[in-house]
Amino acid sequence: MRKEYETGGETVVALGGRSSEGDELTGIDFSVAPGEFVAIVGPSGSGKSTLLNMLGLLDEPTVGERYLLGRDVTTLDDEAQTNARKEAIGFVFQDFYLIPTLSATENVELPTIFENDPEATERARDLLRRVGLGDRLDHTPNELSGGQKQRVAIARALVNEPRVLLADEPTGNLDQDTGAQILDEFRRICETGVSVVAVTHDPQVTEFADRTVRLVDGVIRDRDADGAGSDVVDVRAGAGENARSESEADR
Ligand SMILES: Nc1ncnc2c1ncn2[C@@H]1O[C@H](COP(=O)(O)OP(=O)(O)OP(=O)(O)O)[C@@H](O)[C@H]1O
Repeated sequence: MRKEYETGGETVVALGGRSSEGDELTGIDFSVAPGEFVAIVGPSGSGKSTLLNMLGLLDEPTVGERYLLGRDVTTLDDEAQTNARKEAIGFVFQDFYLIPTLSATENVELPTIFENDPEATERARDLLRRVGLGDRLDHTPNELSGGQKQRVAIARALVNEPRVLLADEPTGNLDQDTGAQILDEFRRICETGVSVVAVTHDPQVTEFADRTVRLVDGVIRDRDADGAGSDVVDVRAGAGENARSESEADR
């Protein structure tokens, strides 16, 4: 997959590069397996957020293919992509993005607001209990610590039962101990088969991750052993190949 931006008549290559001879444009391949925790690292401007946006179906690649749970989502229209995103992907951010006037339960319920689901409140409460906030259900964000806010944000990301969580600097606003607790939370989530992809500058996260992918100037410079088998989200540089045959995540 390759991503270019056109700004002011110039082309910025955010993801991808050139072959060593310099005569061929290249892209990146990236995929994550069920239950895997992948950390994405790299200097400022190396393409980490762009990659997260591609994995989250928030932006279109310029060239390449994307698969979600084995399904080719490259050519879906906007509405179908939004539905695929809602069904399978949750987001966690450094700044939590909780609504200050809503309780923890209401914040977690928020993504379900248009679904009129009578069980949404109980599901939100269950999720908050799962992340250790059973005694904070009715607190508003300003009555919670940073770590507790991030737990609420994680519970909110889980409310639609996603198969992958995409996290942008999830420990960036937390002290070391609180960051470690949030990582333990992610580990428990991975144990349920949900994949986590976290963009991070935090060495604690890379130590904890199953795999670390380093981006430099839009290109993957090194990586640990590749995730094996079927992948939850998969972006590919090449064109024309059909979707993989069967994905464990489809079951
Ligand atoms: N909407 C956009 N329009 C034009 N260029 C963009 C856009 N978004 C990103 N870029 C460029 O693409 C490159 C990669 O940006 P990206 O935000 O993915 O980097 P990053 O690794 O997340 O950086 P940081 O760690 O600073 O957040 C940068 O050169 C950036 O200037």
